Amino acid sequence: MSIIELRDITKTYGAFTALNGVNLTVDEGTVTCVLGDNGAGKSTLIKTLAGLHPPTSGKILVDNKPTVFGSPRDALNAGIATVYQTLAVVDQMSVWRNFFLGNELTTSLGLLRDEEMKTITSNQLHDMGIDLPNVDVEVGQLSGGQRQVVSIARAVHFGARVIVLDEPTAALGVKQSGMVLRFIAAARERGVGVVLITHNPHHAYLVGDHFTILNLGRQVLDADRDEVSLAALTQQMAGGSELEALSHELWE
Ligand SMILES: Nc1ncnc2c1ncn2[C@@H]1O[C@H](COP(=O)(O)OP(=O)(O)OP(=O)(O)O)[C@@H](O)[C@H]1O
Repeated sequence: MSIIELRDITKTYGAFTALNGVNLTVDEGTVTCVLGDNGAGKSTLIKTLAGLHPPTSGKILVDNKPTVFGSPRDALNAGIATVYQTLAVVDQMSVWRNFFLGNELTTSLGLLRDEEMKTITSNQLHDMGIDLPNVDVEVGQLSGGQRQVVSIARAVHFGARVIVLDEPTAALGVKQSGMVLRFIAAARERGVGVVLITHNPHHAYLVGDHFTILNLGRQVLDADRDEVSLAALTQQMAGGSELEALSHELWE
């Protein structure tokens, strides 16, 4: 079932059109990849999904009902969690404190239930395939991939139905990217709808069920996995026909 659907979304900034008639459906337990080069409109799409700004025209449906996100809180209440590249984690705090940041478990006297929170954090990460030897370590000591994973696990644990990931592998090496992609697959297995924003078709193709390419605000590809090969995805991302024309020019 689709959790969220964007229909014919357009966003203009003054005379400039950043999104032009974009359609996107996020289903339970699927990974929808949004690809695009710089300036394609990816951040604008994230802001629309996160309730940071309303579209100029078009509809947002949550559970098939037309919805207006007046603020990021509305998007969160609808179960949409956005994990930004600049992660909302506090480097000087432990993994478990970060995990429960803003959602701390306390006793009736207001004391933190430390041990319980540590166990839950550890189990949650373990269940999704990440074993941290110690959830007491500061987040600042984790690798970039582990930090991403903690942020995603936190969103899943606190009930996100859709997680929007903004270039989660952009700053990571091969091994770390692999860890994050494995974690994305684990979130999908739990029925979470994932929107993976990336400019890397190889990463997208490793986990994606559906692919959309944005180019200057327009959707130039919108295809299920069985309708597009990695080669076709890569070629479209690279500008496809433009590249062919360029090589023709070069060798003529
Ligand atoms: N607040 C704004 N006012 C005017 N133009 C904007 C604004 N925000 C974005 N744009 C323009 O909209 C276009 C799409 O920007 P957007 O940030 O969504 O692209 P992107 O795909 O995320 O690119 P990048 O990967 O470089 O961040 C760009 O040309 C950008 O300059």
